[in-house]
Amino acid sequence: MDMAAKIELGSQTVQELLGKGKGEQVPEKYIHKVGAPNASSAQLMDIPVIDLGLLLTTSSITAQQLEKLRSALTTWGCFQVINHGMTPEFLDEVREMTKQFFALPVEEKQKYLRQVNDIQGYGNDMVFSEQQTLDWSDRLYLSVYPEEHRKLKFWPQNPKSFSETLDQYTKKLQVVTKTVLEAMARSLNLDVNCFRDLYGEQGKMDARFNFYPPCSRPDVVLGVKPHADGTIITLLLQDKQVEGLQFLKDDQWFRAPIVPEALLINVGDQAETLSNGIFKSPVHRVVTNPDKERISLAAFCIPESDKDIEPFESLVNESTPRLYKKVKNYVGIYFEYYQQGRRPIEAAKI
Ligand SMILES: O=C(O)CCC(=O)C(=O)O
Ligand SMILES: [Fe+2]
Repeated sequence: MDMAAKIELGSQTVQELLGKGKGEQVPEKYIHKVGAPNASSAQLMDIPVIDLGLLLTTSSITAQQLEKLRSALTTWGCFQVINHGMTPEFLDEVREMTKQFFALPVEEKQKYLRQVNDIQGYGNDMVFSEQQTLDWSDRLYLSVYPEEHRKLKFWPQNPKSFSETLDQYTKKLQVVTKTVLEAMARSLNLDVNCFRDLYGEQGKMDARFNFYPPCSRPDVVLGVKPHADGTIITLLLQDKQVEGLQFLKDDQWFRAPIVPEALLINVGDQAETLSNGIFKSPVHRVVTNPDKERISLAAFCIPESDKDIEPFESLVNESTPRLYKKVKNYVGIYFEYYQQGRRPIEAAKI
């Protein structure tokens, strides 16, 4: 890859921009000239809420739940999960600390500022080209697993309980991830460990805290532009009050419903590849809101970069030919394509 293309251009956070009183006149670089959001017409999507406890046993109820899961992942590429081992109060605590962090004064947050060309830390969208339309969101990106990837200098000291709560939350998510990956395998009648073995015992998990300030031009500005995740799966904690996330299906945008006690889980490109296209890695985006701020916390589960990602043998036969090549270090490929405005999964398609 051309090294020059990798050099990132600096830019300020959306909160800084608003702090300077420039919020009313949204700068050009945030404005989508093609594919304007047109958010108001989106309908609510109809995705199931699945009880995680029921995915684990071998009863007929479980068979029903696995079918619900398979059907959701082949159509929408996502579902919501309850009974995940965390109380609604604990999820509120995670949401609250996210809000508290972004509410800190700019100088305080800047202690955690990410460096140019590093993903970890506090800041804005990574900016790679003058042409890039910027997302109306600020972020804090932290690698959590494996533990040796943690760069603790970016973990906020304020609010005080931040690190401990994040640690507890992601420990629970590792258990949820394992169960979901097993259920995905079972729903396709595959060996129960096949997705899990690729993710590994101590698979990589990155946390991205997203903050979306109100925006005076929701008609032309997006919180996150359309993309699919480069993960195996992503576990998302949504804002409890404010909607914003939308999924693309049959060329139409649909609103993700808020279920306060649930996590929203979506398939990423690596699970689409492994399942030979049976599971869909959905294209999604976040729209902006004129009055209200919104937060979310995405946990990205990513197989180790040395793992070969290719369709499982047993899903390839004469009637269902192989649709994807073998790829390694998909996340590396991901950014290269993303910068060019292309869907990274095209790199894996035969
Ligand atoms: O904020 C959201 O609801 C989703 C964010 C998202 O898609 C991401 O961080 O990849
Ligand atoms: Fe995403």
